[in-house]
Amino acid sequence: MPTPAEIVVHADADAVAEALASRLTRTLADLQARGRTPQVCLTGGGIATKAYARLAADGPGDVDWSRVDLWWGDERFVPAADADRNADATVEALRGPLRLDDAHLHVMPASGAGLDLDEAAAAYARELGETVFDVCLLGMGPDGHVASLFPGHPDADAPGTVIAVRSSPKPPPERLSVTMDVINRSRQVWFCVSGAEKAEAVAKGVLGTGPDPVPAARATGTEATVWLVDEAAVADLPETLPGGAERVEV
Ligand SMILES: O=C(O)[C@H](O)[C@@H](O)[C@H](O)[C@H](O)COP(=O)(O)O
Repeated sequence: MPTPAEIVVHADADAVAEALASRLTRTLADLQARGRTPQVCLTGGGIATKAYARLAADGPGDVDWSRVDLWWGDERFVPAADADRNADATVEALRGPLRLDDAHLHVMPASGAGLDLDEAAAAYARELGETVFDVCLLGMGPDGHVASLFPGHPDADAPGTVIAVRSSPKPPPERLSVTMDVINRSRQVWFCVSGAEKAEAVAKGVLGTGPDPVPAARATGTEATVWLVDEAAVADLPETLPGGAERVEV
């Protein structure tokens, strides 16, 4: 079942990143206290990258990060260690400080490693199986894309779980992405978005208006859908929100 959006408004991008890091820490500690092995889907993008730096600086705290499964929502299909990859810098930043266990890291395949794009998508789909993310983090582009599901692109509606994306409007053209079905089976979906250049897309994502809603408008968790945003990013949102959505200023 889709859940109404909770929009949590922070002063600026740094505050959003801080809030994301502390919300994730609390959530993972809580899941582990209940005996669960948390399944988390990470995203690229500026806010998430800042949040990862905060997590690394804070260290493991109450979370046993060696027993957290880390997945990725999308990846640019370029060679391993290419600066364009979403996962590699994140893994490098977090592995030591959080004492990650490689057995729980589910990085999407890189190009040039023996798999073509379709084989790489199929391999990640096998690895993912029926996994349900406890938390799925989503950055969002100014066009309303999430993961590598771009508005107006035929792959945005693809069935299955992991897809090969070709002719991406944002470079590089070849990418891997989980599908909307995988995002929408997540327990919690957390958007992390900042900046005035995202204001229009935030409004479209939260209001979900029009006959052809942007991908962000179709992404929702089964237990919670949370938008961690800054003031600039909500400039186009009306005060009163439809569909039970709630706005909280912090
Ligand atoms: O694969 C990519 O090209 C990026 O990961 C991209 O999808 C990003 O997550 C969003 O564009 C939001 O990025 P920002 O928060 O930095 O704007």
